[in-house]
Amino acid sequence: MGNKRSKKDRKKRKIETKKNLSIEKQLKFEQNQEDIELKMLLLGTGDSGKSTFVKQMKICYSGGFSTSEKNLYTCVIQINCLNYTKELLRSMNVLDLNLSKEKAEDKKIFFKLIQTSPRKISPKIADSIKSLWEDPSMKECFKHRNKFQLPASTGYFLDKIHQIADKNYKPNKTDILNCRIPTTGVKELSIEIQGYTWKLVDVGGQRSERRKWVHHFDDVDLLIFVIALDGYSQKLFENNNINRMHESLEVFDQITNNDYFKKKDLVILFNKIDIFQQKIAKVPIKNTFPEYKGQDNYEEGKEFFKQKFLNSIKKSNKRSISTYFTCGTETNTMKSVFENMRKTLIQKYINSIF
Ligand SMILES: Nc1nc2c(ncn2[C@@H]2O[C@H](COP(=O)(O)OP(=O)(O)OP(=O)(O)O)[C@@H](O)[C@H]2O)c(=O)[nH]1
Ligand SMILES: [Mg+2]
Repeated sequence: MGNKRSKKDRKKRKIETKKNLSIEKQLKFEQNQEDIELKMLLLGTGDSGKSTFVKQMKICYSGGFSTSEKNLYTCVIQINCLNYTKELLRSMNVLDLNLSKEKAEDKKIFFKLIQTSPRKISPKIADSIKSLWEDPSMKECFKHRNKFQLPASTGYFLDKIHQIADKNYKPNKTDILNCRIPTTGVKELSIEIQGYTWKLVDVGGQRSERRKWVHHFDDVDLLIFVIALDGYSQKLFENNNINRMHESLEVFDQITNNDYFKKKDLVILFNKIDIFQQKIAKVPIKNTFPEYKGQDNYEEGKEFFKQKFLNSIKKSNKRSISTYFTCGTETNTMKSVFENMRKTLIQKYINSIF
C-alpha cells in the first residue's frame, strides 16, 4: 500500500516538474521573443523569380504597393512594352518573317512615333502596337521567343496595350507581378508577423550582380535558391551562348557547397512551373540535356531537374533541405510556401534556445 502511494507521489512530482519546466521554457521564450529577426537570403540567376517572391510577401504581409511604387511600375510597363515590340520586330527579321504591306506601314509609324516619345506610350503608339501585335507573322515570331530575350509575359502586356496607354492607367496586382525589373544591388523587405521580423534579402541574379552577393552572406537563417524551370530551353540574357539551366546548376553548386552555406538550411524553389508545363510538350529536354532519358512530360521533367540539383549538393547532416515547385505569380501558392518556411524556422529557433 505504502509502496503504491510513493509510486503515485513520484508520478505526481514528475508531472509538476514537467509543468514548471514548460512554464520556465515559455517565460524564457517570451523574454527572447523581443527583437527576433530572422534573415532569409534569396539567391538564384537572373529572371528566376526572386523579386516576384518578395513582391508576393509585400502583397500578403505588408499592405501591397504604394501610389509612388504603382507610378514607377506604370513607367516600367510602358517602357517594357516599347522594348518588347522593338525586340519582336528585330526577331522577325532574324527569322525572316515578313509583315503584310499594311502592317509594314504601321511599323514605320511606330518607329517614327517613338522618336518623339521613346519612354511613354501615346494612344497613337498603342494603335500601332496593337495593329502589329495582331499580325500573324508577329504572333509566329512570339512562338519562337526562346531564341530571343522575350519574356513570356510579353503577350499578357501587349494584349492590353490600350489600357496601359490610358492616362489613368494604374497597374493592378497581376500587372505588377508580371512586370520585369532586373534587380541591381540589394533590395530588402522586413515584415512583422506575430512578434518576429522576417528580413527578406533580394539580390540581382545577373552575372554582373553576383559579385555583390558575398556582402549579404552573414547571419543568414535560411537560404532560398530560386530556379526557373523553363530556363532549360533559354539562353542567358547576359550571354547568348549559355543555357540558363546550365548556368543555374553551376551557380547552385558554387553557392550550396560554399563554406558560408554548407550547414545552412536550404529551400529550393523550382519556379515557373506554369511556363515549364506549356513548354515541355513542345521543346524536348534532350535538346539541351542529352543525358535525359525520360518522357517529355511535366512529372518526369520536373523530377529530372530536381534530382540534378539535389545531386550536386555535398552531403551534410546538419542542414535541412526542402523543395517546392512553384508558380511565382500565384499569390496563394507563394503564401503557403512562405508559411511553411516560417513555421519551420520558428520551430528551429525555439529548439535552439531551449
Ligand atoms: N509565368 C511566370 N512568370 C514568373 C514566375 N515567377 C516569376 N515570373 C516572371 O519572371 C520575371 C522575372 O522575375 P523576377 O522576380 O524579376 O526575377 P529575379 O530572379 O528577381 O531576376 P533578377 O532581379 O534579374 O535577378 C518577371 O517578369 C516575373 O513576372 C512564374 O512562376 N511564372
Ligand atoms: Mg530581382
